[in-house]
Amino acid sequence: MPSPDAIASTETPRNASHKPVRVIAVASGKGGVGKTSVSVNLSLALANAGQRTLLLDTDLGLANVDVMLGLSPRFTLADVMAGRCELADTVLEGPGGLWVVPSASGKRHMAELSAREHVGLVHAISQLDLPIDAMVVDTAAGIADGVLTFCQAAQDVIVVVCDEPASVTDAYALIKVLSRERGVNRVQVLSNQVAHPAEGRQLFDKLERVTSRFLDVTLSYLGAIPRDEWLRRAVQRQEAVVEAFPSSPSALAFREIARRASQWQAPAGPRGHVEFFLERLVSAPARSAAA
Ligand SMILES: Nc1ncnc2c1ncn2[C@@H]1O[C@H](COP(=O)(O)OP(=O)(O)OP(=O)(O)O)[C@@H](O)[C@H]1O
Repeated sequence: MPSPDAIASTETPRNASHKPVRVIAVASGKGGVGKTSVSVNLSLALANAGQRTLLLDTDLGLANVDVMLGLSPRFTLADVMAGRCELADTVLEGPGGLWVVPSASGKRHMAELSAREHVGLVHAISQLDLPIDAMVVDTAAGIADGVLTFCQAAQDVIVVVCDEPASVTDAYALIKVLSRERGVNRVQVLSNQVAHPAEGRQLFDKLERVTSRFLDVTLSYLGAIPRDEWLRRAVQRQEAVVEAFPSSPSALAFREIARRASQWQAPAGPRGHVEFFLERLVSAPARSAAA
């Protein structure tokens, strides 16, 4: 089985000629809070706003981005790891021109990749020759090495919380490990399935109180997505709510979140650790200086 390191090293860095990519990881600690719903709808809202976007499913053992979007992948990341195809063969075109790299479901060995293989995957993805402006990374639940590496390699991390005690404690656990072990020092908090806007803010305040006492990390409140029956219906139809029901409350909220995310300050340069699309970041200043 070729390692992702090997895959990365055999591909030519053609993508160095593309511009830097805004990379946003979506994580939560606890499962079932709405991470994949957020990843799918945020990436589509970005695509609809004119940003060429790639949605990467890194829930390596229990992937469901393709299911949520009603896509039928011919190849997944499991096939890449098994040497059955190239990474580029997995790229699907979804609604709104969104590109999707699907992962595999029910393949236990995918959930048990080594730390080196996770880093290799980051490098391999970074070699993809796609003219993208943004990439949204859907991560697995929990705080396993893969989740931490994919969050660390992104420029921004959105932590999704909902109004359940375990969601808040697991979000804190995730932020703690990201901050202490991976040097992540800024996190965006998105409250999901809220009954009213104030609830979203209260969830953020709860999390902020503990993080500011114990951790060296800056939390920002990104906003809230309402609990929305239209979103549930869209999930049943295997469509994103921003496409299926664009004027529903959750679709409006996702568009606003995408608008805010587009305004985030990009890092000025490499941060000295594993990072998606590092080459494009490094080559950008030289190109603009030459222009
Ligand atoms: N804002 C919302 N309003 C109503 N229902 C929602 C909302 N967000 C998520 N859900 C429901 O919660 C279910 C779980 O969401 P989702 O699969 O996105 O969670 P997840 O965090 O990715 O789960 P896991 O990590 O366990 O795979 C969805 O099927 C959807 O029906």
